Amino acid sequence: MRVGFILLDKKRPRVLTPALSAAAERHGFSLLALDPAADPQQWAAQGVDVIVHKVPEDHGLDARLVALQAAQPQLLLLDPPAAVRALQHREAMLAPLAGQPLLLRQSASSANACSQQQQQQQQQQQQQQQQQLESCIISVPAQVTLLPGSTARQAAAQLAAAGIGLPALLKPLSSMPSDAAAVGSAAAAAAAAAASRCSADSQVPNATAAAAKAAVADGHALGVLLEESGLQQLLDGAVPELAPPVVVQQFVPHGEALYKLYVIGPHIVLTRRSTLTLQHIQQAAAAATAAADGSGTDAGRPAVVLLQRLAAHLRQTLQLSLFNVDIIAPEHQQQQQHQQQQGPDDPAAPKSSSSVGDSSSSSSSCCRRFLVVDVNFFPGFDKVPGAEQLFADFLASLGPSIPV
Ligand SMILES: Nc1ncnc2c1ncn2[C@@H]1O[C@H](COP(=O)(O)OP(=O)(O)OP(=O)(O)O)[C@@H](O)[C@H]1O
Ligand SMILES: O=P(O)(O)O[C@H]1[C@H](OP(=O)(O)O)[C@@H](OP(=O)(O)O)[C@@H](O)[C@@H](O)[C@@H]1OP(=O)(O)O
Ligand SMILES: [Mg+2]
Repeated sequence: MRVGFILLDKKRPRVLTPALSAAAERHGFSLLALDPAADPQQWAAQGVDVIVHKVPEDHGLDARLVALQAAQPQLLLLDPPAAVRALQHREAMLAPLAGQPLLLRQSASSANACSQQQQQQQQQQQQQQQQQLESCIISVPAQVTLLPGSTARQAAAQLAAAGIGLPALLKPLSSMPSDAAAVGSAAAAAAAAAASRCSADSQVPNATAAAAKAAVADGHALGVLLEESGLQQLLDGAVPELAPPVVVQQFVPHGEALYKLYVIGPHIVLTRRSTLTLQHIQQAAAAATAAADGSGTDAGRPAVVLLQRLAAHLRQTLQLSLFNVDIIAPEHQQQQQHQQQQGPDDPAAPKSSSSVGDSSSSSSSCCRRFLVVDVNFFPGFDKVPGAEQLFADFLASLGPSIPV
């Protein structure tokens, strides 16, 4: 089996690492880099069975991949180009969890425990407590998209209708803004930040002002709407990389941990990172010193079996096999007993009052709550211990081992 990779120059060496090559060799398949600018016949001539691709801007790549697959139906594309592109839209990426939060239970036995009438009351209470720990609801923060031409009044009404309070985060609707949109934007972003109404900053809390500008220029703009008056600036295009269409998403205080769930086919890896805290956004442009490795207590880590179910749900609904998911655990969660007994993986969790996600951290629920705030296609696995081996295992599972 031969696995071809279509990647930008900056990413190629981080994917085709010695560790991945060694793992592939152990499995008996080979890796090769394919030229993103080549035509389908050239790729076909290299005898690939699987193509892994990530090129943020299309430039006709998707059509060439689809053409190759039409000519060579046994070829496997990781992942389907249409599904990859859909993920670049910040409404589409959260859609599988937006309308209907996902209720996950760790085991069927815990779901049935309370129906056993012979059990003593104390035993039942213990089981209910255990069930709270073992179950969780996964949803997304409330968000709206402000379209070009909206007035500040209309925008404020949209936020109110969705139950979004301030502070709120501002994210480009496309998670892959064009380079052109970012050019020259850092100065405007800094000016807006100084105004302290609508501030733009890096998504990472440990950024210095300079690093924040670099991150913005790289296409991952993140703004903070602190006051309603900032809406006018936003709609006026004061921060070009956050010009409409822009997503306004409820900022949800979640302590100091961000969980990144890496999905590699059937395999998952969870890592913990430092994150954006309320204190950070109140000091929007100030340099902070949080550790980038996400050191700290890890009591809030979601259970592995629940993460596996979340991953399976997203793999199916997004039609992707290689991605990661950013997860936060809202603070001040109410640990209330759910009134209804529902089966495992029952998605009939309480719907939020907003049509586009969960606007508060206080909805009634039986169990812990987590919010998915971002999904990214084929992120850097090289930073994740053990991920390259899992990636090779997954690739090996896709086809017969043909001697290289
Ligand atoms: N709704 C939210 N409430 C609180 N914090 C959030 C929220 N959304 C995002 N964050 C924080 O901001 C960070 C950046 O947000 P997000 O992941 O959406 O941006 P991105 O540009 O897509 O980043 P990435 O580089 O991961 O693709 C998150 O990792 C998290 O720390
Ligand atoms: O480069 P990194 O390792 O930081 O990986 C980042 C990846 O960049 P890369 O694809 O060029 O590697 C980003 O992809 P684009 O949106 O920019 O396409 C995005 O997926 C981030 O979420 C990843 O960060 P992580 O979630 O893993 O922290
Ligand atoms: Mg992202």
